[in-house]
Amino acid sequence: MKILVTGGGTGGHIYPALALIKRMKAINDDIEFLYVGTHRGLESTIVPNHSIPFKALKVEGFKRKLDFEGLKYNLKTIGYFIQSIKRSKKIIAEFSPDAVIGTGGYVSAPVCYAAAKKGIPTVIHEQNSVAGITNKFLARYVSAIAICFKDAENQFKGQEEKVVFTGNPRAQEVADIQANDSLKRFGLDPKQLTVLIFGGSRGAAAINNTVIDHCQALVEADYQVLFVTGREHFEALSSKWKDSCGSENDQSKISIVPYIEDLPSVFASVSLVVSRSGATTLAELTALGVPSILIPSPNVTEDHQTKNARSLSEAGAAELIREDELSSSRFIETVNQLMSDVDMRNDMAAKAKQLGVPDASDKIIHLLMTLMNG
Ligand SMILES: CC(=O)N[C@H]1[C@@H](OP(=O)(O)OP(=O)(O)OC[C@H]2O[C@@H](n3ccc(=O)[nH]c3=O)[C@H](O)[C@@H]2O)O[C@H](CO)[C@@H](O)[C@@H]1O
Repeated sequence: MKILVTGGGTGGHIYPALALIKRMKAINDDIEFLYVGTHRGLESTIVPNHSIPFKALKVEGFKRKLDFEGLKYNLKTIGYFIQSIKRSKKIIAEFSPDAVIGTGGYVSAPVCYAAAKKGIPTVIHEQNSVAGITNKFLARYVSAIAICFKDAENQFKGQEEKVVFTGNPRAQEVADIQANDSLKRFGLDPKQLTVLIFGGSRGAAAINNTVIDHCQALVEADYQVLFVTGREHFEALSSKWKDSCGSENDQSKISIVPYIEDLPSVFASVSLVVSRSGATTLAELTALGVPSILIPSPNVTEDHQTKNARSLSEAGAAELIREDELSSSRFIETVNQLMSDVDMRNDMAAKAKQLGVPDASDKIIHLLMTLMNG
């Protein structure tokens, strides 16, 4: 069997694709995979590192601002799109896949479009509660639309019958991770209560600055703090911390790092997570049943992170704090309140777990098999 996978840009589109491939390989090691991404996206390094055959297309996104420059840019983008459909057709003819799955990002548009037009069973995966522009465009051509939030159900006008709730493959990949001693790697004690604070795969300046603003309270708190700044922010943050809060080396309860490779194994070992509300992070937190404080990024398409976060907060699985509330004392009060109330945390953890989809990959595989068997 041959499966073509496409999707890219940010970690939020790539990690679900890799998790699905991993699960399919575990079930049947003979399946052949080909991943089609872009030269420039994170996928061009991450995917070959996983020993998955990789081909790249040149694709760009559209500019939303339609001034002269924007229009010129968009014309070029249309040109790339037409070229990439031709190249996708060639790749598909050579590889001859039995099915295609697209996990979002611009690159999945030409590949899924070309595959669907050839009559190959094609599934798109929408991680967010608000559908992305690429998936909205592809909806009418593909065979099925796999979603992760019930809210996304009504966003594919006229194509509702193709929508299937599957969840995010990252949920299945991480669901069985148990609490472990991964905190030791950061100089922290795995037996102590710990809050993990991070701002998505690239870090978030607003969250980082809030941590600095409250560093004295965090230093004096009776719990440990693992603070992940994001690679780009680390140097500036470390020196800010030294200037305003003293050396973190003298504070064995606080650890500041740029990035953590196996973050879900840390999720399983902390008492509370404070983070942005990117879709893949939420799939991991709910699969594991981790209580969280979510601070949605206000800078994303159609405010989708607020809608992602509401799915958890309205179910009692998370506290939602808006970015514009960060200047008030709400941040530190909420962290302190939750860190001092184990019953509340346990209740949130149980409610989070109810939202988790620990068999998400299997649901997608079942969908693909059904489509392939006609
Ligand atoms: C700013 C932006 O446009 N963000 C979008 C992007 O987020 P982003 O790429 O941040 O995606 P998510 O929050 O969904 O996922 C982040 C992934 O990175 C991992 N991780 C993060 C930090 C770290 O130190 N180590 C680590 O491994 C997390 O465990 C998770 O697997 O794609 C998501 C999925 O489409 C969207 O919902 C987000 O709105």
